[in-house]
Amino acid sequence: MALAWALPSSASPFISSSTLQTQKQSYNFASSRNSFQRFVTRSSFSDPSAGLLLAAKHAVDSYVKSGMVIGLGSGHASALAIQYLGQQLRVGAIKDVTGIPTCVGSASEAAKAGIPLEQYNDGYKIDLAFDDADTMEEETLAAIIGRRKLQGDDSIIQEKIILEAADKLILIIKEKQFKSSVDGSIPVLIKSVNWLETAEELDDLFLGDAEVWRRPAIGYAGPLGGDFPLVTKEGHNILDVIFTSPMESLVEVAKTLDQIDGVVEHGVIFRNPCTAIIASENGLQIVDNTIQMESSNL
Ligand SMILES: O=C(CO)[C@H](O)[C@H](O)COP(=O)(O)O
Repeated sequence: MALAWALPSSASPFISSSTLQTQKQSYNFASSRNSFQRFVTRSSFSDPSAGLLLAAKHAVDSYVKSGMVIGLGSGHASALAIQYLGQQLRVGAIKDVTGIPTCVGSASEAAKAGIPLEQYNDGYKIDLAFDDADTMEEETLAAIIGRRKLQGDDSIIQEKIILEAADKLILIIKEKQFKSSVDGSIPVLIKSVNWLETAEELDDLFLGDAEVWRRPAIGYAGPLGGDFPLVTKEGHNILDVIFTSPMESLVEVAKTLDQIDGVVEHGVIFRNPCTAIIASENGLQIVDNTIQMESSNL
């Protein structure tokens, strides 16, 4: 891996930047060639959520332009970005934006912020989408979403469709969730018919690395999901595949999940182009990935 660091001449006293280029190659999930740019904004916050607010503002100020159609994600930072976007529309700094909410929470935040909304339809052009990520793999920017409790009509399927349809994806994340190897749970949507077979297959596949629990609608989770398993609006169950030790490659795990009969969707998102805005108490770090889809000459 080659690292090069450079300070931009236009940077504020609090901004430094670097360029990092990996030497991996070819478009497969395990060894995709990424190039990253990092910009670090430094300052210290006494309020821990100040970093997320700065990240939210950065997402809007740096990437949202007048006339854009924007996928509006969920989570604390996305809510702050939606509120700030509403403010920018009210003062006329940004005009003619249409929001496409990915879930009930972002729709309600956007309605309160006065952002004009539309429902996503197949083939709709989305210029940009932003969302919170639960955790993210440093090297690939592959992320996990959907660990939260679903509300109302929330759908991980719908959420991923919008995030994947966007020309550009911005994911906002806290520094402690940005990891060289990620662990914890991946929500996996499965067909409810024969769900136990799918759960057992997943259990066997990740034996020793992960526990497989069916998500309950109420009450406690457990391997068998209790008496009241959650049924999504599309009629699926959710398995939380909980990795008790760090995964070697989140992208490889996602690929494995994609191949399992009975798995409908999962909470791993891996997009190009994607920008991660990483918030810490010291400021922001911005990481862009650009994956060269064509094979090349390494
Ligand atoms: O699915 C998600 C985003 O689509 C995340 O799980 C969730 O919204 C994260 O929220 P927070 O950053 O507030 O913990």
